[in-house]
Amino acid sequence: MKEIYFIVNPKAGNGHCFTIWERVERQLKVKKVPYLAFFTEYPGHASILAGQIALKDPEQKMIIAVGGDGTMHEVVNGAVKEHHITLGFIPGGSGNDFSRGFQVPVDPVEALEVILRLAKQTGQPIDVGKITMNDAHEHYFINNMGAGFDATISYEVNQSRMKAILNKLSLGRMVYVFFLLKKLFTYKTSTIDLSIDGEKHIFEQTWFVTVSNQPFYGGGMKIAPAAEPDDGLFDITVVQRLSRWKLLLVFISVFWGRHIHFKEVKTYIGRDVSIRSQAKLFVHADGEHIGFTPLDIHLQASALQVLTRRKRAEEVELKERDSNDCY
Ligand SMILES: Nc1ncnc2c1ncn2[C@@H]1O[C@H](COP(=O)(O)OP(=O)(O)OP(=O)(O)O)[C@@H](O)[C@H]1O
Repeated sequence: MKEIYFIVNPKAGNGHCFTIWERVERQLKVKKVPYLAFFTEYPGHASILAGQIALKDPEQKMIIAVGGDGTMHEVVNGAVKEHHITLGFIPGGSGNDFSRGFQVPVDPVEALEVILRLAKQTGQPIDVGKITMNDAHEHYFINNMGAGFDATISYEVNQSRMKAILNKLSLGRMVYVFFLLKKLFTYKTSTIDLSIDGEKHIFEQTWFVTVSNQPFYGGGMKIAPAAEPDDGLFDITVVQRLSRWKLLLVFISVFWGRHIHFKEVKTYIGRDVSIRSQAKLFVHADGEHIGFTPLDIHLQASALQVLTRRKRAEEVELKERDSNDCY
């Protein structure tokens, strides 16, 4: 088996991830699995740790992120250029959309079981998105990125102290609902110039644009129901020309992936996307704020190896529940 490194964000899930790691570590000791674990100490640290682990020697290695989608996002950014790395994930955050899209069990000990089983085989190659910002900074995403209303809400939620308080009461979702309602009545839609594989589109009164590698975002919303992370294509969603009340309806329907039936929701597929807008729009990648429009996105096909139960027929009959089974 390849060497296993864990990068643990003890602050994910509002500190609950530390307890999750203790459970995982107990199990590693019971099973006598050799491993090395590193704790993140500040935002951005997971990226640095992943880069250092990857560069230590060119041996095949596994890096398992223990945290939320933000932790996985950072690990991806630290390891994406190193081809001898296979990535895995143990859900310890509040959203955990990676687990939904890549069929990782919701329970951390079950997720470890699956990882140890999959680690005996080769990882599956998946696509990643490379975003180039106006200042030439590059960011990679594994789940999805978005510009506009959704990225504004995600930014406000992550800045807010209310998130920590409500998460402690297991009411984490309420903070999204609060900011959704707050911004719903004040947010100004914008004209967006979108180019998809060279084809130009102009959308007026646009609420947001998302570019997805897998279906789930925002803690279980099925924004791109048909997205496949290994098909060499992004699924692009544009929401425009909607009244504020109808937008609310669209948001509710996203949990079941039914929003795509609204005429104001447009969907496309493509590999190269650029987003320009009249006003500077907030931008997120895997739920993390990365800056503002304009930007360009390029799909890097099969750029990463990941441990996933997707398309593993032999995994289907096994007992561990997938993260999405609770929906
Ligand atoms: N030691 C640390 N102290 C403070 N923040 C940290 C630390 N380590 C990592 N972070 C930051 O914590 C943030 C949240 O992490 P993460 O997204 O993994 O958890 P989450 O928000 O609970 O889960 P999700 O994104 O799935 O909702 C990330 O932006 C990351 O940069």
